[in-house]
Amino acid sequence: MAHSKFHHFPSPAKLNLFLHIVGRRANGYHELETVFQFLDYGDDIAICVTEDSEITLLTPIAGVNNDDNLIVKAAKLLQKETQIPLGAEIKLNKKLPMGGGLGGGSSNAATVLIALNLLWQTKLTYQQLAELGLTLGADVPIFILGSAAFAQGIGEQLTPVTPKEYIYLVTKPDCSISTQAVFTAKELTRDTAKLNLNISSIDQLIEQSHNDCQPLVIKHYPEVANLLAWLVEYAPSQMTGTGACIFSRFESEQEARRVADLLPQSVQSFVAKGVNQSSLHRYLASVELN
Ligand SMILES: C[C@@](CO)(OP(=O)(O)O)[C@H](O)COP(=O)(O)OP(=O)(O)OC[C@H]1O[C@@H](n2ccc(N)nc2=O)[C@H](O)[C@@H]1O
Ligand SMILES: Nc1ncnc2c1ncn2[C@@H]1O[C@H](COP(=O)(O)OP(=O)(O)O)[C@@H](O)[C@H]1O
Repeated sequence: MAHSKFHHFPSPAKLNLFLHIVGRRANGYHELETVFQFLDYGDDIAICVTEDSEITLLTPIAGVNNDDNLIVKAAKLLQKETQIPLGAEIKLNKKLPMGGGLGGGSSNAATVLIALNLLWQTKLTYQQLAELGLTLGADVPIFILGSAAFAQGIGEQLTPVTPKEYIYLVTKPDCSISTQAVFTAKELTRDTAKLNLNISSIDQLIEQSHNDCQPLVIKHYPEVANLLAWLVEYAPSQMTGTGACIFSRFESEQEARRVADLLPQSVQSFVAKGVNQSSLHRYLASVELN
């Protein structure tokens, strides 16, 4: 493998098609039940292996120190775990809104773990990468698995499911919401009954489910409440994760784009398809690295 070459890897977004909070652990973390599905839209990460042990992020994110960037953290974690003497130069083309419940940071970390495990030939299993990744963020394991899944625990107990692949208009209200602030809020309901999963009727289950964070967020963020009220006039719409992004469901791309065109100019949005295989895994299956 030539070491001067940049290899490109997709780093897709996820949606939480619903998000139930079913309990709270002694350490403060919340027990969730959610269905993760990927979007065929996301960031691009380019990686070049180096002979020294430096991990260099050539494209810093404004407002995030490189040492706090999940990309750098993931690379260093794999390096430490495997004692590999190689390093990497990494470039990130960020397209996903940050802190919006689309899991971009966790996805970036998962892409780096999988890509460097290949490029450095460190040969950890996906199970080992998921365990490593979980120490960086609750959503990293789903991006390592790469299949849509029903998740329990803090998001690490994953059962693959295949919900219908709709087209989504994803919008970002003009506010940012801290995951921690949502989870520490007193009014958050934490007692939704656990589901009896029947994977053959997953679409029906999704239809009857909700996001427990949404009422709290709507109450405190008029930007989310107003945008959601506008969107539900056009399509079934719900918040993903702890917010603030909203996904609106359509049968066709044309319909989704028609509504996107009607959005106020100030609202950031994109149209993408919900997919049950992550674009990273689809890409890995289709290419041979050289
Ligand atoms: C709830 C989800 C659903 O996908 O929301 P989004 O972040 O995507 O909106 C995620 O699991 C979030 O995952 P992630 O954003 O990686 O969370 P972490 O960095 O691990 O945790 C951020 C903070 O949220 C709280 N936290 C997180 C996950 C969880 N199950 N219970 C919690 O109480 C903890 O206080 C933690 O300090
Ligand atoms: N590579 C990264 N991409 C995005 N966010 C990152 C990254 N590294 C660290 N972060 C931090 O993680 C926070 C959460 O980002 P993100 O994963 O996009 O949102 P969410 O968890 O709401 O889906 C960001 O606000 C940022 O401070």
